[in-house]
Amino acid sequence: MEDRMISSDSHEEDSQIELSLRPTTLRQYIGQHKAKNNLSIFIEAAKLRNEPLDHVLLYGPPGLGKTTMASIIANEMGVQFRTTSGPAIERAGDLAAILSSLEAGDVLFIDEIHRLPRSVEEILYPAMEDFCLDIVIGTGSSARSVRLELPPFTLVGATTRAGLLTAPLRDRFGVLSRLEFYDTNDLCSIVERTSDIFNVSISKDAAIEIARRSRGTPRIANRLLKRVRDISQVKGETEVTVETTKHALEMLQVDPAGLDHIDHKLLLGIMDGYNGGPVGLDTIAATIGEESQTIEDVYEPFLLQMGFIQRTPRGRLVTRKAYEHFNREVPEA
Ligand SMILES: Nc1ncnc2c1ncn2[C@@H]1O[C@H](COP(=O)(O)OP(=O)(O)OP(=O)(O)O)[C@@H](O)[C@H]1O
Ligand SMILES: [Mg+2]
Repeated sequence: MEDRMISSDSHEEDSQIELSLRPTTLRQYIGQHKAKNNLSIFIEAAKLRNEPLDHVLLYGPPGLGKTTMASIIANEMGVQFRTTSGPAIERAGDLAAILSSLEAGDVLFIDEIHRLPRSVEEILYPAMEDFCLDIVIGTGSSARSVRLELPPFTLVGATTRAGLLTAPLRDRFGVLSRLEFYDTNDLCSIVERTSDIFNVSISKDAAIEIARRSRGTPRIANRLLKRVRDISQVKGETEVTVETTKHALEMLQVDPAGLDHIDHKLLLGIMDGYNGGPVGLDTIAATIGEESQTIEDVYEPFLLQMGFIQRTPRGRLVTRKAYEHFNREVPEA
């Protein structure tokens, strides 16, 4: 994947800063009203019954706050937060070891849960359903299966697309919660909250400008703010102004709708190479040199949400709105 300023990937983030930006309670968690309201009721009910919370699946595009929400769930339940990820668990024994070290009520967070190997996933079924582990001891004719009791726990899974999960796994989650792109208001509040944490003052207009160009994604809003702050500080400003913000975002090649050079490459690639489409995902991926999976998980959701592209049975289609965004004539059908 090409490096991009507005990538919603988290790998290069300074983990210490990242941690300080994470809200720790539902109250501090901005936006996502539907998910938040539902979860707060389920959490309250579970606490009243003195039971662990039902298993929760959080899904939605990268950078919308799934990991943050998972840690808030543990915090609100007043239990330990244990984390791992699908690709990190290679063998059934790895997961068995994690599960058997849990304490009653703990939240076990499995990020990228759709990437769990199948053999590992099968261990999860009885663990989620009956809080037990079926393990096979020995080999050949002396092999026997033993059942181990586990303390009741809550599994919180995160994935960019719920459709990537196998049906038996998906069915074992009691709560399915979809995180949506944030609106400009909520993103603006996030930018202001982050500025406070950074001890940087920012004008309302500047915060709105960053919010508008953040592709509905808090992680991108925070990242753009950091770069804009750098430029503002170098200019010796005491408050981040909207002029500096616009100038900085232009330098960073983030356009007024929040699109960057990869979005441009994708949209212009379909316009120029395929007369606006429809064109198959794999074809366009090969044309612009990105992986189909990355386009589908990372770039496309926002372009779909904004109405710049459409998914049709025959492939991706660039819309009139996209042509207008680039000040181009819409081609005749
Ligand atoms: N509702 C929110 N309010 C304030 N800040 C938020 C909110 N949601 C996310 N953030 C911030 O955005 C950043 C990204 O969030 P997080 O890491 O939870 O996303 P994610 O959905 O887990 O992403 P990925 O799919 O890449 O793992 C965090 O640093 C967090 O501080
Ligand atoms: Mg995450």
